[in-house]
Amino acid sequence: MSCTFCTWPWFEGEGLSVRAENRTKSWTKLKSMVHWSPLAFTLKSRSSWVQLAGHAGNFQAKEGGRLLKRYCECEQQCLNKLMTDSLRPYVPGYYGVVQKDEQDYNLMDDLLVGFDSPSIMDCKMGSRTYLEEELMKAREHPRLRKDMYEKMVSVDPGAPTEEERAQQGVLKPRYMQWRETLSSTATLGFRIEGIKKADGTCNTNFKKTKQREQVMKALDDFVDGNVQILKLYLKRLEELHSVLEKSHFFKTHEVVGSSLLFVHDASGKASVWMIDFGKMVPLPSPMMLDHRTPWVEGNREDGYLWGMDNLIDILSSMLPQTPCDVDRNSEEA
Ligand SMILES: Nc1ncnc2c1ncn2[C@@H]1O[C@H](COP(=O)(O)OP(=O)(O)OP(=O)(O)O)[C@@H](O)[C@H]1O
Ligand SMILES: O=P(O)(O)O[C@@H]1[C@H](O)[C@H](O)[C@@H](OP(=O)(O)O)[C@H](OP(=O)(O)O)[C@H]1O
Repeated sequence: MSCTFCTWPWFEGEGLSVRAENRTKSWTKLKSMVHWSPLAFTLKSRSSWVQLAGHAGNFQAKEGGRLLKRYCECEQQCLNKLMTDSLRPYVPGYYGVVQKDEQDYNLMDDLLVGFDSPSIMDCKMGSRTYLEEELMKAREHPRLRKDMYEKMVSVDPGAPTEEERAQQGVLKPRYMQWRETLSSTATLGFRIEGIKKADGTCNTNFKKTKQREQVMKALDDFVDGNVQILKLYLKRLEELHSVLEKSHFFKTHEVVGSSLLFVHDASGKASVWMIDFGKMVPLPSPMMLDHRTPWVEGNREDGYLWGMDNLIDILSSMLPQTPCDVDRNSEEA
């Protein structure tokens, strides 16, 4: 069991300047690594932020309960719009672009602030994890990814085709689709990316967590069987679900690779937020999505709400049945 783990306190105002220049992301994702800053222990009271999933080196935790995330124009634009949308209570507060050591960052709230030794879970939402535009680009300029071939072989040596084996590389959409079908992304419309528990254990080994029962087991372990925490998560998800159903912003964006971040602690506090808007792309007007219709190329559907329906259904089924439920179920049978 291992995870990308960064605890990196920074100091408010240190060498930061506001800047609007666009940068593209060009760094590698390093999972299966544990990064502990030596400062993590001495400054724990000031920042207990941890990075559970995503690209290593993407974040810097700042003093004052905020985070710097490496600049991405798409994310900046979404976060800006979200600050005045009905979804505002469900996303981190956003404070613009800042520069540090010639690198631009989006400045946002650290959602772990206010929790004491939190348990955290990252669920990547949707039934598709790459944008349609990425698919088209990969067709126009096919680029073999040796790193993805190696990641594939390390999980399942039998997965690459003969051709891929000969090339020792795979195309990115092929790798992403393989990841989707291996995990619950294709079957349930979401997948668990990582779980870090209050006791310090961290697991990002959910690549093959595919079946409903496997997901339930992981969720039950995450909440340590605590029904009150489950209820709080469910309530918050149901609220978010209803806001998403009505949000014009959500209807008019293709949402890929975005996660729900679940956070709770021993005091009984629990909440969920949407994070990662690097691939939340506006649709050409008047196109709109229902986020449930199965994807066929061109329809831009992403399965986000289908995934949320399934997640809510799974969490509901994990709650103990009340006597009323038992009566109702036996009548139905
Ligand atoms: N606002 C936040 N508050 C607290 N933790 C956060 C916040 N945003 C991100 N994180 C942490 O960082 C991790 C990675 O976040 P995010 O998905 O935004 O990164 P990414 O590098 O864009 O990911 P991907 O590789 O999927 O594109 C999350 O799993 C979570 O642990
Ligand atoms: O989880 P894995 O198996 O490590 O695979 C990565 C994961 O699917 C990321 O979402 C993706 O980044 P994007 O979502 O930003 O495309 C990254 O692509 P990348 O290596 O091209 O960054 C993949 O390598």
